[in-house]
Amino acid sequence: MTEEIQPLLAALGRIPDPKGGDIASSGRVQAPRVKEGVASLIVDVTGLSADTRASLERAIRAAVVGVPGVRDLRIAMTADKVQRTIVAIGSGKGGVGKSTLSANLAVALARSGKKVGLLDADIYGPSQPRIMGNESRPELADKQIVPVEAYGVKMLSIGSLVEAGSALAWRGPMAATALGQLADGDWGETELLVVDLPPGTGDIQMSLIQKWKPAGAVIVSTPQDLALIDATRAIDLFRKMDVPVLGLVENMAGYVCPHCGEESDPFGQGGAEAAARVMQIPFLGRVPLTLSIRQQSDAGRPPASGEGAESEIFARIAARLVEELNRETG
Ligand SMILES: Nc1ncnc2c1ncn2[C@@H]1O[C@H](COP(=O)(O)OP(=O)(O)OP(=O)(O)O)[C@@H](O)[C@H]1O
Repeated sequence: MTEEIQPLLAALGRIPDPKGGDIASSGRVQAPRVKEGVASLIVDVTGLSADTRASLERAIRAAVVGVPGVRDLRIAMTADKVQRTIVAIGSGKGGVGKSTLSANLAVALARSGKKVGLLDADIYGPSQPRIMGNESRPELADKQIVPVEAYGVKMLSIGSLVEAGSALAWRGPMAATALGQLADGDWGETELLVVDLPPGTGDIQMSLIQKWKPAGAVIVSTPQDLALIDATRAIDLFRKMDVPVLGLVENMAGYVCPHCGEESDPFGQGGAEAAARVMQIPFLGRVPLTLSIRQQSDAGRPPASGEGAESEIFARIAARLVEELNRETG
């Protein structure tokens, strides 16, 4: 037989709900009951950070102490699992602008209304804290790493866990452990996680892809033939591992003169689009080589966060990416 729950409800009614109101009337607490002096309740913590969950649990425990007829308390926390989609950004080789594109795509996707996370897994040269303009160290809450935020994007970087330049020494099991902790961080309501992979197609990339099972991959290449050959290798790797290739982005496609705005094509034009056609993958768009993209990236202000032509370029590529992702994931 269950006992009188009014005193328990009254105690819960004095605890503010993190989203407004109190937890007794907000629907946060489900199935409260008291049996043989043991109170039990289910707390719906969907969408709350690990910190907020922990302080809510503390508040409930403190409030229930001294409730007449209750000598023990059992709390079960439940949360709807957020369906998180991982999109991996890869490249056949380094220096093609993979990190620049990852950051700007993440910002553009967030601006389009998605809840976006950015995981910098590039152990060879983690650069997201610099590009995103937030080099603060993430904190630990309840043994989970809490992402920092920049431009509406939650971000974790292997570069925030190791001293600059020493990530290389982390290759192998230590890097794998650290990257695992980042992936298992407190991403909260993040629905789309953009992962900046290390460049290349080696064992590390393979094990990350295997572990994280991205819903799709985007390949970045510059227009030169050699870069495109490397990009083909990256595409093959994803295909071999059953990860749909969402498309190819051509970076540093044409040079836009900062003075006169004239565009020239030092590396030729249309190569990547033609290569995408041959490989039967979507072409998501091209990003020109401009001084301002480099300067803004160096200054921690991704162009996608601003207004103007460059911001629109990234917004268009982000929209194409979502289209392809929806096609793949149904
Ligand atoms: N479209 C662009 N216009 C001008 N500069 C660019 C462009 N894309 C990238 N860059 C610059 O090129 C350099 C390399 O870019 P980035 O770090 O994004 O490449 P990456 O492929 O991630 O390289 P890594 O393999 O070292 O991680 C950076 O200085 C960046 O600012």
